[in-house]
Amino acid sequence: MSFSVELPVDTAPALVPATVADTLQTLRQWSEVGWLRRLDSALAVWVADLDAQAEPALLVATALLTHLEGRGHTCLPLAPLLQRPAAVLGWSADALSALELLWAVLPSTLSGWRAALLNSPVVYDAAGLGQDTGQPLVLSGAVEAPRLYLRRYWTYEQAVAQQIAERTAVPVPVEPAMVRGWLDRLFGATSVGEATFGWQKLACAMALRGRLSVITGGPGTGKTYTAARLLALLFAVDEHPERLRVALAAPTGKAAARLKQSIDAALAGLHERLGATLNLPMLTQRMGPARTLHALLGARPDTRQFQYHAGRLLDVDVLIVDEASMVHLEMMAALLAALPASARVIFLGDKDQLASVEAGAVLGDLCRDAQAGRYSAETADYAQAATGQSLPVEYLVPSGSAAPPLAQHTVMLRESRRFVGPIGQLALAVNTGEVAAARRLLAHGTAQVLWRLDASDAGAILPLAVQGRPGALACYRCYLEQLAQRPVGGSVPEQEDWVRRVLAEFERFRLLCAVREGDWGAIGLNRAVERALQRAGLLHPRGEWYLGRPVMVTRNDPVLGVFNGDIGITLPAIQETGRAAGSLRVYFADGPQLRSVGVSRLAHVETAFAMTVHKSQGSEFEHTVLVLPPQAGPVLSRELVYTGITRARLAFTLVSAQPGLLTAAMQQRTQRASGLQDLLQHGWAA
Ligand SMILES: Nc1ncnc2c1ncn2[C@@H]1O[C@H](COP(=O)(O)OP(=O)(O)OP(=O)(O)O)[C@@H](O)[C@H]1O
Repeated sequence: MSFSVELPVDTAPALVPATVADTLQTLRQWSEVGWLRRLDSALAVWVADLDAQAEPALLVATALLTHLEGRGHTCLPLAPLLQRPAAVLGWSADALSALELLWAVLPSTLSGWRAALLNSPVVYDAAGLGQDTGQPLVLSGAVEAPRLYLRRYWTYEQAVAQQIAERTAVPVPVEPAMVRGWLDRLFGATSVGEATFGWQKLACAMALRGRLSVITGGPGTGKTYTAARLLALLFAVDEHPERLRVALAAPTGKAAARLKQSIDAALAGLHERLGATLNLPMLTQRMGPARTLHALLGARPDTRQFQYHAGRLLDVDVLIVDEASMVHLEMMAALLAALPASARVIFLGDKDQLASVEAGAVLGDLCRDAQAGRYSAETADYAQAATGQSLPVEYLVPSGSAAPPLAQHTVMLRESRRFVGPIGQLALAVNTGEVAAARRLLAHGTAQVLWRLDASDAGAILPLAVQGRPGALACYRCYLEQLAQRPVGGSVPEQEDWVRRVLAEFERFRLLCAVREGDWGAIGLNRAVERALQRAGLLHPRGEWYLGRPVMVTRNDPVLGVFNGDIGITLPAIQETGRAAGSLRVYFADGPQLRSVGVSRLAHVETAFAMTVHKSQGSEFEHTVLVLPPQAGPVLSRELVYTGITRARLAFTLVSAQPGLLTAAMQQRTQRASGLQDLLQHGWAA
């Protein structure tokens, strides 16, 4: 263990614990100063209540475990914690100094920690000979790499790993020559000697012979384009296409609506090209609307249980899940459990984006080998026969090495069709950690597409929100000017068109924050933008609900039909011509469809001028502003900046509160502790 920081005596709680009571007292103090959450120290107290003999190491491990779980990790990896506590915990120097004091009276070796944990009846030894009596904590993993879990997350990880192993163990038999014929029709024939390898064709060919597959790639690499062709292929080769049950889903309503629009448009284009060769209109009809994963599984109010589960399976043969990077571990476990063994699931997503808000980094874990490929000779033979091209040798496992089963069902698309200009170059530079290139692109403000604003005061951001900037005029003025053109007394269709226009204008611009709290966070900026728009005479806030208030739903409510992440605008209820103006309702768009809910029924919403980068996943805006706050804490990561940049369609502005923040963020990679990769590699029953 290496602690290089000096102990600041005046700030760190100085108590050195030797007993259970002292340890609990120290953990409580850490909660009071904000190093831990109250919940974290309370859970240590709970463990001490369950086990009167609990060793201090167990109590500390429990508090750190739940602390990490609250930050998206699924487990506490003990070896890295002992070797590099700063990297694992991401704590301040003060907190690390206090931890160092505590460490001095805890076991100094990994085996000492294992023994301290396994001595307790509250810990189940999953890797050893322990008896499973439903203990609340689980110690899993190899002796040299033990991981401590809350049982819930251990169970989810086991279930996900088992499902993936079962679904990828044996390829579904297919006739490669027939696949090739269809791929040539759907994508165009591969010409002899074609230089670039057709990853999109390969993705379709791979998904056809798997019950679970992953298509990953950056923005605009053609994930949805490929998924539409995969659906057409599945439809073409199915014995009873008229019975094929196809479902589309995504973690948020917006992402689901976008998926449906893109797939419909791609299938319509294909239909024009292929004519009556395939009955694609029937396929489009069979798909129905895209749904959120919560809606697909049948979320029920006030419970984590879904209507569909292992005992009542989803009625589906093919399921496409978009924006899979946002799917958290618990949702993934629920989804795979509810999927019939014979069904195919295809995950689409960008592995380099931020992981889900909730615990787990499932897509990242699944895509461990995506960049390298790691295809077997058998996969290479199939790829050659099904696509007419040879897989480049650098993507094959060296002969004699084992090829991971999941890798044989994973394809990374590598060429972006949409993200080719300065925004794409910046995204690539950030994603590959090329700090100098990223700074150069931003400094030159390439054709005003990219823009950098160094601001010591958050107030400097407001003009961007009110009037945009040179080269990027999309801002909140646009939707408010549209709002002012309300067709009072217009017909219902006219009013609906106006609502759609207001919603579309609002979607042109967004402020994205790294954090929620503070002047530079979403909460502070929401208030500041509201006031700035009021000062500009564009908005007239009165009370909590006012005309034009944009809101984001923060909790799923299946009864109301609103889901976490949905964004709507407060507008007068649409009325038949001649009737008095209605009460305020929040309008949401699902593609061309409108939904609305009375404001008094929406309890879990927040204003949405500014939102966190996390919440923006699955959305794109014409002009996106990313705000980097003054303190480069652990949230400021390469993934966060990459995700923010890739939300921008035509223009991107980076606001940095201090010099060096972009560099610091790009140098910080998010590493979520999880056992999923280990389980997939070494067997799920570990
Ligand atoms: N092989 C191709 N030939 C021609 N056009 C393509 C091809 N692949 C993708 N495109 C086009 O490139 C654009 C981006 O494709 P698509 O939307 O499928 O990418 P994506 O990876 O799903 O993007 P996002 O991550 O933003 O969802 C679309 O206009 C699509 O029609």
